[in-house]
Amino acid sequence: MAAALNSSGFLQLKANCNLAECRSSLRSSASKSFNLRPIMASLTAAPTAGISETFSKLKQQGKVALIPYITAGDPDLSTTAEALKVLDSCGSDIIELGVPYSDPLADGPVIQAAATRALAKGANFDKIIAMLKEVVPQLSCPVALFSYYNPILKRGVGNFMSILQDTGIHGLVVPDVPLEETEILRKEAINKNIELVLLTTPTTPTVRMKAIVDASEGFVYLVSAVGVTGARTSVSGKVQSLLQDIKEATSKPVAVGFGISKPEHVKQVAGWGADGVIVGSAMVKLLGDAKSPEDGLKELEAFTKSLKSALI
Ligand SMILES: O=P(O)(O)OC[C@@H](O)[C@@H](O)c1c[nH]c2ccccc12
Repeated sequence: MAAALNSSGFLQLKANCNLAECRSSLRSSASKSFNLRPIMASLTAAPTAGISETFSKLKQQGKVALIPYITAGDPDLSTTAEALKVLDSCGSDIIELGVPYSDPLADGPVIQAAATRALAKGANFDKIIAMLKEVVPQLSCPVALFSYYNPILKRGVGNFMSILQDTGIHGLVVPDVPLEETEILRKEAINKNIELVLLTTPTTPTVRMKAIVDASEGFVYLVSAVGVTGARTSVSGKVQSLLQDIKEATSKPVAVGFGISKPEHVKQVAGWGADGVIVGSAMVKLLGDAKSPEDGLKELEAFTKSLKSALI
């Protein structure tokens, strides 16, 4: 399908030609003074690989996934849009983006404060989706949305999943959905090609852990420590045996989160056999504590590069 600007400046798509022609006709049109970059990005960017596919590629390369988490809307949505691009360009393999929620039970003080700030600034699901519709086509890595269960139920599970699919979101993590209720989420997620990631913890009984890893899509999220999210001074050595137990139960990739906040933590967890390492609070703190959004983005870039280099 060839695309070109007609005399009135509208993008005209002609039928039956391939994407290469479309790209070249867009490029020739882009020479005119129209800002086609967002359109170019969405048409010329290859569709981003999903979460499972990303892990498969990394496994073939013998690499471990770097998975940052940030809270959408903190300090504001335009900074979140830039932060996603910074994280992507610094080598993040998957990005977890949290939808701020008024009752984030599983979150520690850093992410709770970020959610409070974001909500106070007016961030909500619809505005986050609008921002993502602009930004996702510009990213090379997949995004997994992080949402508590109640907002999903309120919007309707099927409707929620359709919105994610339309936005190009690949994954979903719902930290507080009881395993017994994941079937509803899972069915709709599979229908809309969304990978529903489930979490297992150090205190999850083996039988239940096996049910969780069987039902989890994309990867299994191994919570490294009991309690809430938040940077720790060290990562529990128990993670090594927990990883072994899970890897005996499944061949699915396992990513470890909670407390990981330094390059040495990242290196240690990767050395224990994790397929991915998740870093949240340390990232969120940089953005939230910075003197300005620009400073926060600069610190985020430097920090992400330091973590990435620990994985190479
Ligand atoms: O913040 P930490 O300790 O680096 O942990 C990752 C965590 O932030 C992210 O994966 C996450 C954010 N909110 C959550 C709620 C439950 C489980 C996990 C999360």
